[in-house]
Amino acid sequence: MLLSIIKKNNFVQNYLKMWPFVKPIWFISLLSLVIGVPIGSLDATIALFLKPYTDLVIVSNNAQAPWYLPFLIVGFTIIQGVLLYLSAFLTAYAGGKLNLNVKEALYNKLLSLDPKYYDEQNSGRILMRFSSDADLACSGLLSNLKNLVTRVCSTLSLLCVLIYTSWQLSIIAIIILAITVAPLTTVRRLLKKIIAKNTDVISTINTKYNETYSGNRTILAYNLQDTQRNSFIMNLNEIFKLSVKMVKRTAWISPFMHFSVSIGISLTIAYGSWLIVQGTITAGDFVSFLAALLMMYTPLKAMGNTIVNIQQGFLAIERIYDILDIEPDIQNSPEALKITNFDHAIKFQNVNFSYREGIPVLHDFSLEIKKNESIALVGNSGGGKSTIVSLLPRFYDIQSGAITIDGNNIKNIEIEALRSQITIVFQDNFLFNGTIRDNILLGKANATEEEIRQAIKAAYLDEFIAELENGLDTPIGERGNLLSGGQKQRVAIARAFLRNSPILILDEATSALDNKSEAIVQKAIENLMANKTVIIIAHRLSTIKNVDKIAFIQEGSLAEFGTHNELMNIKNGHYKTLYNLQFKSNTASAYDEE
Ligand SMILES: Nc1ncnc2c1ncn2[C@@H]1O[C@H](COP(=O)(O)OP(=O)(O)OP(=O)(O)O)[C@@H](O)[C@H]1O
Repeated sequence: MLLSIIKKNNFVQNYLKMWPFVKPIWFISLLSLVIGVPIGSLDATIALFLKPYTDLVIVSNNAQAPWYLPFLIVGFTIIQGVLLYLSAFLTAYAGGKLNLNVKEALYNKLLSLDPKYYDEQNSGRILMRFSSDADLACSGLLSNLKNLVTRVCSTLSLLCVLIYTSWQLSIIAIIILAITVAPLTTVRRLLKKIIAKNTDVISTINTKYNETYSGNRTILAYNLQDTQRNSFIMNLNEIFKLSVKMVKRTAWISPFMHFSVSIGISLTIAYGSWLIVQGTITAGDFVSFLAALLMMYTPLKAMGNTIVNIQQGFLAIERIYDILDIEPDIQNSPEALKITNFDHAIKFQNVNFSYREGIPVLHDFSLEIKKNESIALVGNSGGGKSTIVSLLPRFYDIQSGAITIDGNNIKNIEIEALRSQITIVFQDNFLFNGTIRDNILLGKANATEEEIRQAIKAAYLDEFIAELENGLDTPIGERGNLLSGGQKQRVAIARAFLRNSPILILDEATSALDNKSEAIVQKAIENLMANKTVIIIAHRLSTIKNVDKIAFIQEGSLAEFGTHNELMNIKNGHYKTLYNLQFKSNTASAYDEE
């Protein structure tokens, strides 16, 4: 029965799932919670001491007996203070460690997810779910749980004082207590939807910040400030409305509790006075009872907020587990091969692929690329060229057919080994914040100075670097913002040189450059292509004049395949048409110049 409740309850399930993270620090976490017991319980001592004090001093006029009481109260308060300090330290330590462990697991997950996941997400959502949720779920949750333990213990110990001093009055207090805390059980339901919506809007706002940073030039160039501002204000208003809604739904809890406690106090005073007159309880009992009841109000009232915060923490855990439970589609097969070289050929055999169900991108696509051959993929925009090259390193898995390297299906090759055989140079290569050296070394972390020198020379970067005051150690800014397009491209080419893998993919590597930059990057690329098996995607046919063969891709299929001359001999062929279109105005074509 209990097991089935646990199994059905997401909240319990998710909390149990946190165990692997809590395990290494379970003792400190437990201590940080347990310490709340004496802190809360010590509240009762003050109320308890009021009984002898009232009965002996105020009622019986006996000044001698309870002289020690003020000292005890101060003594207990000091103990409570020390415990509070310890508790704050332990909670921060355990919460911090927990946070660290969860963030590490989340980041590992982020690194392991397929491009498909990134296709469907936005940066704000990732920032929010991978960072803020971990804070909420770890440090926030632990300190709120500790507060809850303290407050529950304080309430329970004061309840003991109530029962000890007068069981008759306690019945009223317990009934009022039950009514007071009842609404707290609905908080989770009241908040869940609002918090989920709030998380979405905050993610959108984070994305907007990110876009304003990355897209600032486009915003300036297109005078998009008003558009951006308006949609940002719309998101802010949405957040405002949600926070008002959240307050509307939960803010009544506190005054309700206040009201029910005040009814309790009124009833206690009325009934207590009658009990004193009857001689059932002493004046000391009554004062002690009333003090305990009043003291109970503070932790009870605060418990409302604590429970709201704990629910937010638990909801954050649920969201974290939504992510941790994602299994990447692309994984190593159990007996994956660790290939270390590439010797014969890459084959695409009757490949069918679609990003989304029902929208095919490649149909029955077949192509063979022999070792040290260079092949250009050309064709109309949207035909599937970039898709073809992204299938080779298994960024996506195909639905049917096979892609093989030296006869081994890439699905049976260890992903890391497969990818280490391939280097990709994109149109817009991502450079990381750091120096030129940092970025080049990503190709081979342990490269020698001589290897770096050769790579920058082959990438035609040597002259540029020689002019820089800090040479290779010059910072290039986030995404390489401090470099020109051509320089960025050459840093990426130097990085590819160091990687030195046998298969090279060039995905429109020069198409974003002007003619002058293109010429030098083209020379660097020609150096990079030497002794490699190369697949080039090119829009401008002038950049593929040295390739061995050309594959014309038309709507996801291989329409034509052969050398330049073979394709030019196909009457009304796709390639010939494209070629004539591009070189129509040129008296001498790129090929004719040879
Ligand atoms: N990540 C993706 N998710 C969904 N659809 C995609 C994705 N990437 C590309 N597509 C779609 O797949 C089709 C082929 O795109 P692909 O980028 O491979 O073509 P391409 O020939 O390289 O085009 P271009 O020459 O313009 O770069 C297009 O219809 C495109 O919209």
